[in-house]
Amino acid sequence: MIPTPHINVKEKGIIAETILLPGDPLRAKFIADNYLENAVQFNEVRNMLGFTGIYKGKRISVMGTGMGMPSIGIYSYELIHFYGVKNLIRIGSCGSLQENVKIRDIVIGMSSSTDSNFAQQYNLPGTYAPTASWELLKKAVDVAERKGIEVKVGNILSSDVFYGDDPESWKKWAKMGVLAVEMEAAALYMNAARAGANALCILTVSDSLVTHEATSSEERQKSFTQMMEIALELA
Ligand SMILES: O=P(O)(O)O[C@H]1O[C@H](CO)[C@@H](O)[C@H]1O
Ligand SMILES: O=c1cc[nH]c(=O)[nH]1
Repeated sequence: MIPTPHINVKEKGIIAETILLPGDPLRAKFIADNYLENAVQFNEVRNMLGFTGIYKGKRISVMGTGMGMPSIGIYSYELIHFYGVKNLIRIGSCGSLQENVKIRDIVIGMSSSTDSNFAQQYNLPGTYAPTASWELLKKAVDVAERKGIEVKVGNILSSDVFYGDDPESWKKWAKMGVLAVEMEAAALYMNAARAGANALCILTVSDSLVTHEATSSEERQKSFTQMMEIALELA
């Protein structure tokens, strides 16, 4: 079924096998403008900008996903099932839940806890642990080490709410060692697992629920470059 309802690409192969997925489509454009050679835009439906280009001789795509699990659920499903994408690497911003996870630190989600009901569709006889691809995770950690970039790897929280009713609920996740909160990784990991594809989520800490420090929206769009540079090496 191509083009799909949300991606206006008529042929397989136009989208590369490896794709970077920021929530913000303008972050996708920033990556295409600043890192990719011969970048060609493949999607503009709903302004969810997507591009394919070359990075260090390898084809790679980058596309926004929007915010939240329903949104990344749609895009990742279409990319995997209709366009044959194999490696999906979310690059996003997150809120720190731990004192030692500082603003602008990089967090990699080895696994993602969630308050979402996304897993209900699979009718499992228990709870499911959304988990990153080991191959992508290992590669990302190796790249970070080579570049001298410190990363914190562990469990993250994918939440359905940015403005939750209980301002203290994050502390219950924090006491279980969860590093940071964002809103998409768990659905991405589940869609990838169900389809036999590979997924990873690399995050930059944009704000801290512990200290209340925060970065500007411009910084979030343009200057979280270390996570981009790690992700680009995974093609
Ligand atoms: O910066 P992105 O990738 O959008 O990620 C985070 O930022 C958004 C909330 O501001 C949510 O999508 C959350 O997951
Ligand atoms: O989902 C998010 C992203 C950044 N900061 C948060 O507190 N939550």
